[in-house]
Amino acid sequence: MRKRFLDSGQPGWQPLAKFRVALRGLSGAAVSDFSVLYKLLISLPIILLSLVYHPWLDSLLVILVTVVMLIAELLNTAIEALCDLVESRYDRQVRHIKDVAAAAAWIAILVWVIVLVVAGKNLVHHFMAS
Ligand SMILES: Nc1ncnc2c1ncn2[C@@H]1O[C@H](COP(=O)(O)OP(=O)(O)OP(=O)(O)O)[C@@H](O)[C@H]1O
Repeated sequence: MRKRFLDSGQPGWQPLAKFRVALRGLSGAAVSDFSVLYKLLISLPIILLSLVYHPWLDSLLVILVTVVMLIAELLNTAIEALCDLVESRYDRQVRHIKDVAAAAAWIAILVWVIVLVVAGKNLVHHFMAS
């Protein structure tokens, strides 16, 4: 989209182009960053089983924490890459920036783990009872 004040970008609204860019970012991060891929692979079966066997609100919670974890991981990866691009040598400020981004990602991961463990436990109870 054209940025009027910066006098840059392309004119017009191109939602398809935006979607392609986002998909490229997502697939790039998922393929190159194994820590993102394996978390998605763990989430997927639990989301599907929750949708079938749990009330929809419980399933929605599992989806929500997975999405929050994914967003935090992607932003952390982007910030790390930007830092490395600007300064590849040791730098105290880069260290602080990366640590803050990593902390945000770890908070999201911690909540994701807690919710997935509870959802997984509920599924095991459900199958044992039936
Ligand atoms: N250029 C740098 N200057 C100072 N400290 C750095 C620098 N690069 C990395 N660090 C320190 O190392 C930590 C890990 O950074 P790194 O970029 O290696 O992330 P990573 O281990 O690849 O993380 P992830 O597994 O999330 O991708 C940072 O949180 C920071 O404390």
